[in-house]
Amino acid sequence: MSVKGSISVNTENIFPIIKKFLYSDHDIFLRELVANATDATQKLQKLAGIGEFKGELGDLSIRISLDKEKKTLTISDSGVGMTEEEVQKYINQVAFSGATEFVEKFKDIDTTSIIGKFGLGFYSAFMVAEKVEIVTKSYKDEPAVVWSCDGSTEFSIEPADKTTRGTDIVLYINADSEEFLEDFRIGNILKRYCRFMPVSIIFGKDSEKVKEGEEEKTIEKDHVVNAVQPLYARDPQTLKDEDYLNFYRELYPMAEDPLFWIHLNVDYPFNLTGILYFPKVKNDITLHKDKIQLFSRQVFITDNVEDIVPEFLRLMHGVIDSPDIPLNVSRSYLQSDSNVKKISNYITRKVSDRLDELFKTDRKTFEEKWESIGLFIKYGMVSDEKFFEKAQKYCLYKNIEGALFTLDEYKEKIQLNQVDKDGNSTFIYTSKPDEQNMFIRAAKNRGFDVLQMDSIIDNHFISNVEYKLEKVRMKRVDADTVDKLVEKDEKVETILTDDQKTKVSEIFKKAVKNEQLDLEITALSGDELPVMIVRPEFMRRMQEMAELQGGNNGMFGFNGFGAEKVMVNGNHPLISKLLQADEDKQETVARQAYDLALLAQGMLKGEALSNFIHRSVAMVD
Ligand SMILES: Nc1ncnc2c1ncn2[C@@H]1O[C@H](COP(=O)(O)OP(=O)(O)OP(=O)(O)O)[C@@H](O)[C@H]1O
Repeated sequence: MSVKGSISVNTENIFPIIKKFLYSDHDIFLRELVANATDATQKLQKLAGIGEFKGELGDLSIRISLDKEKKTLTISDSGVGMTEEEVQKYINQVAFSGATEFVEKFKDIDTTSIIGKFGLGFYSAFMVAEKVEIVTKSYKDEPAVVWSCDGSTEFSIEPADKTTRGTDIVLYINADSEEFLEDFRIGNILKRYCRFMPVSIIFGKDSEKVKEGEEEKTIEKDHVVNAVQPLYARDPQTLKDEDYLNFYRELYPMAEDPLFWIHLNVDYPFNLTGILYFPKVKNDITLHKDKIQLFSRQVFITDNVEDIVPEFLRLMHGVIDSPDIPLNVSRSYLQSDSNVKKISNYITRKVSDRLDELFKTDRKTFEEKWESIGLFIKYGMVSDEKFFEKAQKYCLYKNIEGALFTLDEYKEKIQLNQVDKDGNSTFIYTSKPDEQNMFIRAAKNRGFDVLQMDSIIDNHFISNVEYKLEKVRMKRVDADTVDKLVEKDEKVETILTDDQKTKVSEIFKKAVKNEQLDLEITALSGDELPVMIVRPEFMRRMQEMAELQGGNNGMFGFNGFGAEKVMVNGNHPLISKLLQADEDKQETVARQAYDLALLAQGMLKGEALSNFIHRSVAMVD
């Protein structure tokens, strides 16, 4: 008997709406249909398991096939199938109401923000097909039926001559979607969405050469798209390093091997499995971001895990699979979802524990990998309070000699020499070891230790550390003259009188032709340079921030160089000589000494540099 009917909905025609909504991501129809086929197959396996189904299970692979002439794409499974009654119920009523609900729910919001867009299920087929047939025979002893619908609200159900158990979904691909008749295109979608689905999926053939006696023959074998038991779903006890590395190479064929990994496996209070890898992070952090793939019961959902994984952990690579992450909801909902929060905390804790363990059990390896791990840890400390607390134990500080210290070790190391008058440990650092060489040398001569803080994250990290750690001050090596880098109470007096100081100041302002020059006569030992240009820490950071936020707006400093201060070493013999020289000589010597200071800061450029060179040549002549 054939049945004709009308799908009862209020909407005039729901399919154009579905098409419009999912315009940006048509590919997912295949995921939905293969996921249904997988469900149907697993249901049958369960029924067999409990003795409800007693027949032969046979080959349970799902097969995807293309017929370019008929312009059809068929998804066939040997799962539970449906009786006519079930088709009525699940396809005409349940699934349709699901699709209607979907459209209702999301009609006012941007669909790109709906993670995974699950829930549309079967009807997403109409995004790419002008007509869909379901040819199905239930595992129960009932006749097969074919359901057919051309994208209007009319459908028909008729008897079918299918004799084997299971379901064939036949899509008559519409003219706009002919790309879905290309093997390559379908192959790629299957690889992306179905690579870990739990039932074998076959698409196309692989040819393989085999030896038959003396002869070599080429045989064709079904091409299986997926790994039915992906590595992350396996028992960690049974896995070796090589397994994890191979899995990584499969996921990211172009990437360098990862540093190490974490196998996540938890059932309570939520269910989550996965493997997260620490990649070798290079200085360009963005390159490494957003490579984590989210699955739900082995079905690929998205590689945008923005709201599930904390910001800094998005540098990690790998796979997480959780049926407990709501998939078809908006982002704001996701952020407040308690499971998502728990998952995010869980992942952070696991990552931190793993780092802690590696640090404690194998500090040598930890140090060897510090360049990469360090970026990651510092990024985490800057962006996540809780992680900051935990990571303090194993975050390392590297000095210019390449030695690595924990916070406590470092404080201890500099305790004698670098604690200021208020009891603050002063961490002296360089952000550009080459350019700041003069200053580093001066600091080292003074017995100070100099940290190397030259990674992209260090700027943020430095302010963060200072803000969060008590009694720690960070000062760049050129922030002040070496005697003031660590502020002490003792004051060294200059040998100059006040009048002489005023005179020196005038000479320099005239020589440099800048009345506004920010100049200070200070008392350094005679073996320091006669003039130095320093960049006070606070002003420099402010300036760097302003630059980050859209260029230097002229608020800081002079000469376009920013917040610099000229320090004249009143105790240097050259300054005493300067006071005694005639006027012409005063100007040349002051200019030369000033240019040397600019040079030491890498600030001598253009005409000033040419003048300096000519002047120097004349001097040695
Ligand atoms: N290949 C199939 N074999 C057997 N039953 C199927 C098959 N495809 C769909 N069905 C039935 O039709 C129902 C509706 O499918 P649909 O994909 O629309 O929603 P769903 O799978 O229940 O949920 P969702 O896709 O939203 O996760 C299924 O629940 C199932 O009962």
